[in-house]
Amino acid sequence: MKGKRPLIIGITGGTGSGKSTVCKAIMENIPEENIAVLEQDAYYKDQGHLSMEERFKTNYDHPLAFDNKLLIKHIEDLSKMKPVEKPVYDYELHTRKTDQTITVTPKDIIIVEGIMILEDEELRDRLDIKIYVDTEDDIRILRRIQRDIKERGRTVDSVIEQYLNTVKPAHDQFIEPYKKYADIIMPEGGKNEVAIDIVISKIRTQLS
Ligand SMILES: Nc1ncnc2c1ncn2[C@@H]1O[C@H](COP(=O)(O)OP(=O)(O)O)[C@@H](O)[C@H]1O
Ligand SMILES: Nc1ccn([C@@H]2O[C@H](COP(=O)(O)O)[C@@H](O)[C@H]2O)c(=O)n1
Repeated sequence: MKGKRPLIIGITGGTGSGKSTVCKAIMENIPEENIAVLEQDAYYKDQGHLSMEERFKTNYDHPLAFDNKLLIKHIEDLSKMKPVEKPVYDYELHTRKTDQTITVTPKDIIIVEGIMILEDEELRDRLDIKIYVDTEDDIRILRRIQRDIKERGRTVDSVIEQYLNTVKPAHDQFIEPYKKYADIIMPEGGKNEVAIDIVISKIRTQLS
């Protein structure tokens, strides 16, 4: 890291839109020593003090479910060249792994990736480039069903119920309307080579 302030890139979009895929595509093209990611999901509030029954009732698609204060502090610390301890989230237990963190060291490029990073003004103001991955709702729910069953210990019924009760209404209230703040709207997500190349060029300019 050359000592100047890092370039902070926000990648947002609804669940299953392809945020992580875009992130991965960028990271594959930039040397590891230059780039770090803070996933907003890692900053879901710790719920270790709640029973499993209470954790099932939490709305994970409300801005209050996130500890954005900590996320903002970590962005600021990294900008001041201080390493941070990123929490590790457990989607099956719906809480942070208390015995685990990931040390993130300051890098020239910091990606902040998550569903509600544009909704919070304080967080939004810290992002130099804002990308919204725009994918149709029906594609997103199909991807979500597959992923949540394979990777997050869910059933088809639970994913559909959660989608209708909280995920979809939250998308319409807290995610989609904030698309207007994006600098780049990226249809096709990780498969949009033109848009990804533009972002990579911008990053390379910053690195040189
Ligand atoms: N453009 C795309 N075309 C086809 N499948 C995709 C595309 N983008 C993402 N996927 C797949 O959809 C799923 C969800 O993508 P992901 O990037 O994890 O979404 P998000 O991080 O927004 O929840 C993954 O299995 C991923 O491989
Ligand atoms: N305990 C939790 C925490 C979060 N979720 C869901 O994750 C979605 C955000 O992650 P993406 O990778 O899909 O962007 C969000 O829509 C929450 O509903 C969960 O189900 N359980």
